[in-house]
Amino acid sequence: MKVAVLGAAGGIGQALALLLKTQLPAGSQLSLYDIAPVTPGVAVDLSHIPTAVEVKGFAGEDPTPALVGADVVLISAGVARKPGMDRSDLFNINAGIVRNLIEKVAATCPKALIGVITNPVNTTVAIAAEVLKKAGVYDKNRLFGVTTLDVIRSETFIAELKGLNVADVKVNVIGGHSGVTILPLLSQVEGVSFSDEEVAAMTTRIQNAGTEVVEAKAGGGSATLSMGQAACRFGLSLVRGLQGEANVVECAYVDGGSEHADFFAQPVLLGKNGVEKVLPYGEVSEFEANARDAMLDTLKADIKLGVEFVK
Ligand SMILES: NC(=O)C1=CN([C@@H]2O[C@H](COP(=O)(O)OP(=O)(O)OC[C@H]3O[C@@H](n4cnc5c(N)ncnc54)[C@H](O)[C@@H]3O)[C@@H](O)[C@H]2O)C=CC1
Ligand SMILES: O=C([O-])CC(=O)C(=O)O
Repeated sequence: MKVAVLGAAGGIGQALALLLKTQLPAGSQLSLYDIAPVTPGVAVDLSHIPTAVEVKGFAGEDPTPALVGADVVLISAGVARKPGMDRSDLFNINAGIVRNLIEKVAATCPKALIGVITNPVNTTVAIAAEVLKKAGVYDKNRLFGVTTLDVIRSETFIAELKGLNVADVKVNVIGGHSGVTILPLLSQVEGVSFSDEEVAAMTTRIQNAGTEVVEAKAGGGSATLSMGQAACRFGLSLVRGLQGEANVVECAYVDGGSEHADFFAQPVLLGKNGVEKVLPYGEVSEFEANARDAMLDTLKADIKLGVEFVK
């Protein structure tokens, strides 16, 4: 199994690479790419960790050498938010970065499963889809917006609030990955109940958790370590699906035939071809149904921006 990380010298990329070096199945290859010249050094550094995962690092303008034979490509290349910015403020720089990288993925490893981390995810995934379509290699089952950070934050915050063992908390987060488009389905969390006030406060906290980190880092970037963990969890799930493991389910932002929008985050069953099946997200409360319906104009506009960027 070969996993490529694009943006590997960055805050997320280095954390993710470390976790993958220690957690990928024995015999895997980890391929690191970034425009930053330090990237081969990051790979040398990681290669001294005694696990049966081979690491190679590539820098420069062309990601192609890193992508040859990749089964999974995780993309965190791009700029991150500073206080006062919205994720959509990253579009001007990151749209072009994602477009150029996906063109290389399409040419070099068109069958790879692609996980897009770079923000604004609601839009960059639509860009990736359009680029893959132009290249004639689009497979909706192989492209994912990585929304796992919203899931792990929900697990953490709910366990804290309710005094639960966090390992037992499971929660679906649907929609997209910014502000009101992030919708945790708190009504479905087993073994707990929330008051209306708790639902409102918890939903807002999860929706604003990225901003919480951006403000706490005070100009030094956005979530990197928790995102590294989230991307590692998602990447390992992709690998487990590719290896034929049964019942691997993650929420992700996919082109899954949703009635709500062309891309929508919801639970998906992962398998040897990426998305094996898009799963229903189940019953929702009235609060959640209203929040879902209210997000759709924003989500659709984010998607349209991505489609138009490529056209
Ligand atoms: N999906 C999600 O839940 C989350 C997404 N993010 C997003 O992930 C992205 C990366 O964040 P960080 O790692 O904190 O940023 P960072 O600035 O620490 O790292 C970004 C890396 O991308 C590299 N890069 C820039 N242009 C490139 C190109 N054309 N090819 C290859 N590499 C290139 C830079 O050299 C840098 O090493 C941001 O857009 C951020 O908003 C961050 C947190 C959560
Ligand atoms: O908020 C940001 O800019 C980074 C991000 O997507 C998150 O932490 O969820």
